[in-house]
Amino acid sequence: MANVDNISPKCILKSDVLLEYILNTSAYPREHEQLKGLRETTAEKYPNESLMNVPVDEGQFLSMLLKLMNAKKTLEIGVFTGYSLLATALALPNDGQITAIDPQREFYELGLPFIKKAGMEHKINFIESEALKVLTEMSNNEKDKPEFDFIFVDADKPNYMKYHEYLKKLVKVGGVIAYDNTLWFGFLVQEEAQVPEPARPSRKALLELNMSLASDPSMEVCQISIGDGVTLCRRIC
Ligand SMILES: C[S@@+](CC[C@H](N)C(=O)[O-])C[C@H]1O[C@@H](n2cnc3c(N)ncnc32)[C@H](O)[C@@H]1O
Repeated sequence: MANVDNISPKCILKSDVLLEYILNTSAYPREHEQLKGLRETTAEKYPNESLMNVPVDEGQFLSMLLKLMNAKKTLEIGVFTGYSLLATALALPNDGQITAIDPQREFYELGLPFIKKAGMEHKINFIESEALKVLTEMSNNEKDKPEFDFIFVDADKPNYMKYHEYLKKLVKVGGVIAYDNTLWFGFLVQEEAQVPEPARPSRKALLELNMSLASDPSMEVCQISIGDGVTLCRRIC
């Protein structure tokens, strides 16, 4: 059961009590056994990093969205121990394919036993690399350029704008790019001087991203206050 001490501070727009209610009523009772195992193992191994995983309600939101879209081919940038990756794999059909990019393989390996136990490994192509390198290669491959139904970005925020330039051509028309952490713990609406220094570069980058997406004519955009904020961009042209 959730209590106010173990709830992700990523969830900034809901009161602790309301979030506790959501988690205990619909999120935790429906969390897949292997997702729960992955989340708990991550929290044990990386007690200071476990909030890197997307929260349970956000995982369920992504899962629902993928199913509604009938997504089959997806890309994930920023895997960590693989909570959103496993949630995605579970939501795709049996012949679904996820390309997952992260330069830190050791994190992915912690989550891998849960992915295997869930029978989802065959859907995942993990690439141990910086995302920009892979995106450049994909974009230059004129003959066999991938077209993704769905792209989830949960990595280095200062590069989101650069990623967007590539991703808007790699997502198919009608497909969706989802950017995580676009509310950045609420720091976006605080004066920079009040924001802890380590959070400032990402704050600046996300302010620019949010402004830029708001006027991007190639995308329909919807910013959602789940978790730490998720911005959905549906390619319209
Ligand atoms: C917030 S975590 C991702 C959490 C994950 N989505 C989940 O639900 O478990 C961010 C991840 O981005 C990765 N990352 C950082 N810089 C990156 C880059 N340049 N390219 C790809 N991944 C990167 C980090 O190694 C880290 O594992």
